[in-house]
Amino acid sequence: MAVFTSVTLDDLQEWIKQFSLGQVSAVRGISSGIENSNFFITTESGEYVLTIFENLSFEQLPFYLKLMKHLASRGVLVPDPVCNQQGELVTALHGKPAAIVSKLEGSSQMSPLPVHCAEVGAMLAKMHLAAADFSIRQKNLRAAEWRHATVPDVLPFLDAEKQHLLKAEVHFQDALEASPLYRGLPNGPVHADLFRNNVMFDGERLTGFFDFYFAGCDTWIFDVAVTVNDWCIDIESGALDDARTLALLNAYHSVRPFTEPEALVWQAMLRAGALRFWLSRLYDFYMPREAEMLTPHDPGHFERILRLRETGPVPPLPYFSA
Ligand SMILES: Nc1ncnc2c1ncn2[C@@H]1O[C@H](COP(=O)(O)OP(=O)(O)OP(=O)(O)O)[C@@H](O)[C@H]1O
Ligand SMILES: N[C@@H](CCO)C(=O)O
Repeated sequence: MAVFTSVTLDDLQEWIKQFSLGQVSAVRGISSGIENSNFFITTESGEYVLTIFENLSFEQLPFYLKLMKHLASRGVLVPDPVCNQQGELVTALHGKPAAIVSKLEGSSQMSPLPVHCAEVGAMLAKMHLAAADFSIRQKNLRAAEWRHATVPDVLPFLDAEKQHLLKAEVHFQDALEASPLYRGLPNGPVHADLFRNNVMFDGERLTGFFDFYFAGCDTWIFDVAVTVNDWCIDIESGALDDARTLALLNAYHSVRPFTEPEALVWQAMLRAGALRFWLSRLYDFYMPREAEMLTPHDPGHFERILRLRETGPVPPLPYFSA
């Protein structure tokens, strides 16, 4: 579990008064997640999620929280952030930025069927369209610049063959990003971390996307690739499952049709998604942060996925030919 900062009921009694939620009667640390400290809190107005941000700053947070508010107001199922009486979404708790958001019903679906993947695909397309006119622009903080800063940190821990794989893939992605094809891809605010554990379901009904704290502006197709690389795979091997992949892609396409350039970069984007998470997992594995209890995710999982996406084949993207 990752509660980096502890919070007691006593800590919250005064702090909560700035929100119009009444008194807090219970606070419970949430035993999953590796980025932030999360708590379920029970107030006189109902149950909410309190997050203390361990890595993001007061300046960075309005992007994520206002994006969630923007999406919630447009009918995309996401946690709705709660403002304090001054209209602020982020306030200090134990000297760190903190926010309260509504609690989603349901639980994560860790063994998805095609029906779940179709729900995720349709909501993802709806989210991309709804976010397109969001006024704040913040780049994806785990994109090229981060890649270049992080690779030198992890290379000394890898054997020669893994070093080669990592360097060659970075080179491939850099070249793609410099191409006119890439610059023509539709883009906007994306979730960028839409794994199984960041979506809630009640049976077959999707109840919400959450954990927007890796969101940023990037290509929509990158977001689809990150999502497919988690929702549509055999978890042991990393191989794509055709039925789930097609269900997710077709449902997305029926809400926001894919374009031909997106179809052309599809396999490369699956590689980009695998590289992004291989690298962050390598970093967290070899350079762990302090936490009460923290089990780093296995980097080998995304190394396998990267190798599989490089060699292919992958199910083709349906697209609308203009
Ligand atoms: N709005 C919400 N409604 C219901 N449950 C939530 C909500 N936000 C977080 N949770 C619960 O808290 C857990 C951890 O949250 P979250 O995934 O945001 O943490 P994190 O530290 O950012 O994790 P990671 O980056 O590893 O996914 C989730 O698995 C979920 O059970
Ligand atoms: N989804 C990420 C964790 C950060 O949210 C991973 O599985 O590596």
